[in-house]
Amino acid sequence: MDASFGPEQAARWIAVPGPADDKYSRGVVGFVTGSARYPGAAVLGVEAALRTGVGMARYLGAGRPTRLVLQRRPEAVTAEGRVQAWVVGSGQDPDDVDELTAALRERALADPVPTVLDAGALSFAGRATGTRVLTPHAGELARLLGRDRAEVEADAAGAALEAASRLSAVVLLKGHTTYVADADGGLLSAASAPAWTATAGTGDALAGILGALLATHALELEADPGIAAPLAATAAVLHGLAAERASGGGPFTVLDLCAELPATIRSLLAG
Ligand SMILES: NC(=O)C1=CN([C@@H]2O[C@H](COP(=O)(O)OP(=O)(O)OC[C@H]3O[C@@H](n4cnc5c(N)ncnc54)[C@H](O)[C@@H]3O)[C@@H](O)[C@H]2O)[C@@H](O)CC1
Ligand SMILES: Nc1ncnc2c1ncn2[C@@H]1O[C@H](COP(=O)(O)OP(=O)(O)O)[C@@H](O)[C@H]1O
Repeated sequence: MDASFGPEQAARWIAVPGPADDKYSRGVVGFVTGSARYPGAAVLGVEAALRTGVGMARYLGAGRPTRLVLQRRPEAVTAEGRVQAWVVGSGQDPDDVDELTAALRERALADPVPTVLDAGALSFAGRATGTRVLTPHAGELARLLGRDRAEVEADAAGAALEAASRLSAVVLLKGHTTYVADADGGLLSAASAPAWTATAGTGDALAGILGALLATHALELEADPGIAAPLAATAAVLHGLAAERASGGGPFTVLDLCAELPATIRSLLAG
């Protein structure tokens, strides 16, 4: 039986900065995302994280995605340094990244902080040393489990739970209803997104939102890694509500969704 997770629950998981905060105490999210083949995914993740609210977004990658990230978001920091959470794999094929990106990916996986494993990093989940949150769609989860996509779609919640238990991870399975399963058999579900959300790049934005939420809850996650599951469900709710605002009943682009994140969060905080 899953617990449906909505705006009321999500509002509890937004870190509001206080007068004593600075950019580092708010949290730094690091990205090793994008590639020569998919540079745009790097831009979308960073954009989404900054719009969700974070002390700093640090982007590490090859020249082209780095230039594109900076062009869109000059506030992104492209120098190495400490982070409180990583987002790895969006816009990457597991065996088709340049040497620099592969080395950065290894360093991120070896860093024992919470890590979002998306797209091309899903198959490296076993190597991640921090709390892992996987963000597959049904096709990716089917590959991870060695099943058919149709089988996963027929029992999405069951497949997410199986993967979470097998990989000792939180698994956020994307779809019209998004399921968040944890390794202890906990299951949350969020269904706030319109079907217009099924457009290329929305998953890259979701990974960025989640990275920002993990980074801004670093201390709480250290004390209780179990909160990664409600934080993942919060990311799905924010993403879905921002998509709904961007859509208004029609099509929208991923940057439109990102642009709606601040107003979505304001409205959740206002209750
Ligand atoms: N703007 C960007 O840079 C974007 C990058 N993306 C990245 O693209 C990579 C692949 O993600 P996917 O979600 O496409 O991976 P999938 O596992 O869904 O698909 C893998 C490949 O199978 C093929 N394929 C599968 N179903 C197909 C269909 N019905 N029609 C045509 N071709 C089909 C495509 O060639 C695709 O590249 C990931 O690294 C992802 O992060 C996507 O997020 C889209 C946007
Ligand atoms: N029919 C649908 N209704 C609502 N949301 C959807 C639907 N299909 C996909 N989504 C959402 O769109 C996003 C797609 O992510 P993903 O498949 O990773 O795309 P991409 O890799 O192109 O970024 C996910 O957040 C998913 O939950």
